[in-house]
Amino acid sequence: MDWDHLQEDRILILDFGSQTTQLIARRVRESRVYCEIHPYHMPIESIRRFAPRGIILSGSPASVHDPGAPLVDPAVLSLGCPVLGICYGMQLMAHLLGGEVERAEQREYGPALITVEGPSSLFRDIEREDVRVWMSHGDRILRMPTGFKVLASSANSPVAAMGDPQRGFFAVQFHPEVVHTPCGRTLLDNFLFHICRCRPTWTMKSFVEASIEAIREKVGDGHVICALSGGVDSSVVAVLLHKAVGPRLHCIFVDNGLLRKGESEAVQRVFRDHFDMNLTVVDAARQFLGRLKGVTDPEEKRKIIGNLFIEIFEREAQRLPNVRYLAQGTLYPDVIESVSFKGPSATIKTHHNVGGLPERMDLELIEPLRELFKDEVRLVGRELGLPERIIMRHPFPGPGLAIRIIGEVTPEKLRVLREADALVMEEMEAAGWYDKVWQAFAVLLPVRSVGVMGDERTYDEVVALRVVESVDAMTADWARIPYELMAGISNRIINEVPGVNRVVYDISSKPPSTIEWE
Ligand SMILES: Nc1ncnc2c1ncn2[C@@H]1O[C@H](COP(=O)(O)OP(=O)(O)OP(=O)(O)O)[C@@H](O)[C@H]1O
Ligand SMILES: O=c1[nH]c(=O)c2[nH+]cn([C@@H]3O[C@H](COP(=O)(O)O)[C@@H](O)[C@H]3O)c2[nH]1
Ligand SMILES: NC(=O)CC[C@H](N)C(=O)O
Ligand SMILES: [Mg+2]
Repeated sequence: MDWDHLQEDRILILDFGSQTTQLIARRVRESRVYCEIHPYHMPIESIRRFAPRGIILSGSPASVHDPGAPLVDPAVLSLGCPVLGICYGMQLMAHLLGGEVERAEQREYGPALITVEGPSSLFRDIEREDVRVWMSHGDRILRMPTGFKVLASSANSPVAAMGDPQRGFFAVQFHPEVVHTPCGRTLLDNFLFHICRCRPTWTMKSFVEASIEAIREKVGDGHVICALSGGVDSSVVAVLLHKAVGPRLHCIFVDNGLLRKGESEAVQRVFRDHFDMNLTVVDAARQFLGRLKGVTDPEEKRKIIGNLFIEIFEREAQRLPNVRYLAQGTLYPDVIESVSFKGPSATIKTHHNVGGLPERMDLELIEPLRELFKDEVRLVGRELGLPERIIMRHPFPGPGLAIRIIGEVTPEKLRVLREADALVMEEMEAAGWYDKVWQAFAVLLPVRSVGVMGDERTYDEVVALRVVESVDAMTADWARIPYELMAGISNRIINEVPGVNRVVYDISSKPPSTIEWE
């Protein structure tokens, strides 16, 4: 990215692998200051080009004494801009500037109380005594580098915060970015506004303008393709790209026959008719259903769908003229998962996406949302004038209804589930509950049960209703929706969807369950 297009003051966050680095970014951006997270080894020339008003060094699972501990180029500390070290970031500053770090006798995890020593710009407007903060460390500062003084202390950390105001160096042993540090916001704002002297001018409008400029510069007169699902991420990417390169953007939407009711028509209406984009709709329903015939294993279903999706996409893309770029809706949580220090984790489910494409097709990636969180993406969508229905849409998995039909996927089962799903959406919206939950959907179970309808015996299928609350889909809880809403949904499904005579409510949290059933 070429940052010249960005008029805003910016903060650089160097990541050493802390679990909470992304929260630092959130807090900074909530204060309307632009920031980016980069790995700790970002080359010094790139840092100079980024031209930060200030730098924040994150925490880390490492200790500065570990062999191979992540370090920064010491030149980072002589750029002349203020630096804030958090936890490991503090220990690293001490280590690099001639102080000393030791393994503390007692590790400190969780809440702690600090005492603020004397006035300082970092602790401006913060109480002096018994200030509640969140700690998570095993090492501590034994001796500060010359020029530093103690700004706060706790029972276990005589140096809980330190600073050298002359050089603009500040550091805290606790984590101001987490909600368990109530004064954290004030502290970070003090760093941003009183120490770095940033202006709070970063808005979604400036983000959109800078992204469009940067995309134009990168793409030149090349052509770009985008896999459009109608979900919020790919929709926002498509509109952003369209604003930047107009008719040189080609969107491809695959109707895999596993979509919700009216979805294909809605995508065409919005993107082709309203936004006037080049949109290819590939009708691949028969192909998908053909390959899914007789398949019941969830992972097998997912793999078949993912592979066929790539095949189709590749074929369609090759028909387009001189395409050099692929635009994707990668978000920050996707990035952090793939670059974090965590080891390989178990595959719970194979998520379907177009990740394999760039290598197979020799395309360069454009990922304008890779610094953003989902709620920020929604704000960008609003700024771009996307319809509210798309912006607030619940996530919908790439394999679609296929993983909500337990067992074999057949046209008849798809018909039943599609109808039931549409009723769930309608009732959730009518009750004002759609926007209050993370996801709501119906699952068709491979179970039949006996019922009585109009004095006649029925032996029909069961629909499970799944409604969950979540912030990031990593954990979730079943939503406590009103009984009347459950009753309304159940009634309508049983009365209006032939083939279903029973509805049950899923009361499992994630973990140990997952959100989707397959
Ligand atoms: N039916 C489809 N046609 C074309 N591309 C698709 C389709 N389904 C998924 N994709 C591609 O796979 C990507 C991953 O899907 P994913 O569901 O994670 O994101 P999304 O659909 O953009 O947003 P959301 O998470 O809100 O559903 C999409 O961004 C899109 O590029
Ligand atoms: O794009 C996607 N492709 C997939 O294959 C996929 N599988 C699950 N999901 C969505 O991810 C979130 C977490 O789902 P699970 O708890 O079921 O793993 C939930 O929001 C799910 O809807 C998917 N999204
Ligand atoms: N949260 C952190 O940054 C911890 C830093 C270092 N690993 C320690 O235990 O002190
Ligand atoms: Mg989706």
